[in-house]
Amino acid sequence: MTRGHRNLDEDDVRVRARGGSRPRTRNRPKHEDARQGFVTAVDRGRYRCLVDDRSVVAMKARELGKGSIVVGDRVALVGDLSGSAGSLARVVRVEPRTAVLRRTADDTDPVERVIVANADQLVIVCSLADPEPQPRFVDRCLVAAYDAGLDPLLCLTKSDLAPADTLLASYSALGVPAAVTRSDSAEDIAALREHLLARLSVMVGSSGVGKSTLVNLLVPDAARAVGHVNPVTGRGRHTSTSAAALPIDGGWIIDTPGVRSFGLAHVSPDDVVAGFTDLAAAVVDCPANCAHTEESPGCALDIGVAAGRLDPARVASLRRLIHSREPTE
Ligand SMILES: Nc1nc2c(ncn2[C@@H]2O[C@H](COP(=O)(O)OP(=O)(O)OP(=O)(O)O)[C@@H](O)[C@H]2O)c(=O)[nH]1
Ligand SMILES: [Zn+2]
Repeated sequence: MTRGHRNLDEDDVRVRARGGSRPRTRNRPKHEDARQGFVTAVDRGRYRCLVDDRSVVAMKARELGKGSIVVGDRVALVGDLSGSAGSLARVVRVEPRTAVLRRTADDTDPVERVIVANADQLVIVCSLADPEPQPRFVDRCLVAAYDAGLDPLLCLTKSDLAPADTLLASYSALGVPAAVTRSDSAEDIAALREHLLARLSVMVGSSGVGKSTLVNLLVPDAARAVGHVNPVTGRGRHTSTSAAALPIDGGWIIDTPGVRSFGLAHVSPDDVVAGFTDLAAAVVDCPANCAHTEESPGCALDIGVAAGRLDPARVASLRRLIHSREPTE
């Protein structure tokens, strides 16, 4: 139906009037004319933000100080919001985050830095072959997801090369949803897409598991979208190791190039257990500071299994996750 003037009824008018008026308070907040934006890419001190449906490049206002701005952040912007070539806006505020994912600390950077904000799903990409699956990596990603309050989704790629049964079985006890894909199956990609609808998903996986292949299949104009991102610095894609968000089905998919693991130093055994309501309910009966491992005397998980209240496979899987936090020698 076309919406000409004749079709306007009273509701339309009221909606419009409300949308057009600004709240007037006596103590006007600083930058009351600031607009809301969503950070889709970060590269060397420049932030690409979606403002309405325009892509705007911004810098951080000096008044913001040292605090980080990351992909997924919702921000307030002032200045030139035209999005035209060479224009530069300013981020004056970062809205409170609902969730954060931290990159692991390493030799080059001893701090666990926030890399993505406000995500609600972690897509853990693991190939069934070439390269061989890395269950410990998947486990660590699961721990990161539960700790950050993200729903995990296991994506098992290259199913044309090896079967998925064993891996699927080792995560089924935890109730982790999974999608199995081969790049030549449109059906598989469509099924994966269903999981991404209207969500802010972060994709993570080791090198070569097929992340770029998936992104290209899921967001066919990704190359264009990424090209859109590049003018942040004018540098080529390959020099950028920052995360970038691509629009998909009312949601976003965020690739995290260069991120090979998440920082888990701050995650306690209880934090891991908190991801599973039934097990979290059981461990309230544990001795103080119980580590909930096989070696923990009096751990309520063992008592629950012995009494037939808890599924041994589920407890074993949980303990595998708890152990995955430990550094490898
Ligand atoms: N047989 C098979 N090969 C695939 C599949 N998906 C991707 N590949 C191949 O696996 C290789 C790596 O794929 P990429 O998509 O570049 O992997 P990536 O995870 O983006 O790798 P990085 O960029 O290093 O992080 C490429 O040669 C792909 O063609 C698949 O479903 N089956
Ligand atoms: Zn315990």
